[in-house]
Amino acid sequence: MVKATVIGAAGGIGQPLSLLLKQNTLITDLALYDVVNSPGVAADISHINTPSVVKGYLPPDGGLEKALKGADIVVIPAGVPRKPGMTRDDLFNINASIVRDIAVGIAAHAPKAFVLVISNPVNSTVPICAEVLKKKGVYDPKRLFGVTTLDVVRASTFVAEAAGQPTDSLKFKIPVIGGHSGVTIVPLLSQTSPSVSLDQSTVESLTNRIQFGGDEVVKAKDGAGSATLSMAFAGARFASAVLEAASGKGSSQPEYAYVDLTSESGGKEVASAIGASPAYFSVPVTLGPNGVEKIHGLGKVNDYEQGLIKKAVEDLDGNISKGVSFVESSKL
Ligand SMILES: NC(=O)C1=CN([C@@H]2O[C@H](COP(=O)(O)OP(=O)(O)OC[C@H]3O[C@@H](n4cnc5c(N)ncnc54)[C@H](O)[C@@H]3O)[C@@H](O)[C@H]2O)C=CC1
Ligand SMILES: O=C([O-])CC(=O)C(=O)O
Repeated sequence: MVKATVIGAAGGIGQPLSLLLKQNTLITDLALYDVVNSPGVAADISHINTPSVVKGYLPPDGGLEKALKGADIVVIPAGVPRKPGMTRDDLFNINASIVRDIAVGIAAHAPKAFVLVISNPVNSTVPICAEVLKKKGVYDPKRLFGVTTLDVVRASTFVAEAAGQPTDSLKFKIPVIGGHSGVTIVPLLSQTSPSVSLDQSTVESLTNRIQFGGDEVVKAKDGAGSATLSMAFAGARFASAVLEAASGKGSSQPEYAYVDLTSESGGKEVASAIGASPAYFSVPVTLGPNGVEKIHGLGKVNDYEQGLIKKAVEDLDGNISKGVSFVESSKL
């Protein structure tokens, strides 16, 4: 039995993500929670003839508790998205308390679940989740992930396009490390596999496009939100990787996720490679039955990429302490 819970299931990401999770045959119970419309989304998705049993929950009558109880994996796309002109950090004021309160629920009702945070600003919402779980005495850093898969997906697509190659099957693998906003997103294009020859000006424009890919969608949606469909694809892909690893069928390919660098021994080496801070960083990880099994090194990083990492670390430090202070000043 594998129970997956989506928090924010009626939203722009939540609906297609729930649809994709309904197609995951590892999941036997799919719980869809939102503050609005989740019963309708659940009724609709429940008609699909794949194995999982789908239930929708709203806040009244302990809906959050029922949705979380016994969950093996909790995916969180709850909260507000950006509008043109906003940064992800501008979402902090609203989304920080939403994520904090969800984390309180997880601590009480699903303390052993894998927790996948999609809500922005991920650079701060992951530390918020971690601090709540620490305060409640149930923090397992191996089980908490900021979902940065969309950056990896975008990098693969944009590089394939630049190389004039098909975008199928994520053919191009590009490490994308750091955080999940603007300059904190650091693609290591020199490590593209299979290797492609790109001149420096193409590297710089591709780097910029990967860092600001989210803004492209925000601009195109023109006030109607940010990436939802590509995010649902990326979120479902990462959730599947976590569940497959949990079932003992882990892949030898690392996944990228924004994790606590103290969660595994390899994190110390990454921390010293990037300058001993910050505490959270998107890194290549091998997943296993208990979550993060190994944090891999960053490979050979060139001078241009070192410069990108330096800028990323400066911003990330502030984003992380903002999340930590928010929980410190919250009454839990
Ligand atoms: N990590 C990533 O790569 C990405 C993250 N995002 C972020 O994901 C979040 C969601 O985006 P969208 O789905 O487009 O927004 P949306 O507004 O369409 O959906 C959000 C859903 O969350 C629900 N919600 C609000 N407060 C809640 C609470 N306390 N408990 C449960 N549900 C609650 C809302 O009712 C709504 O259905 C945003 O913060 C966005 O910035 C978006 C794209 C990529
Ligand atoms: O850009 C946004 O606000 C949503 C997001 O995180 C992304 O698309 O990467």
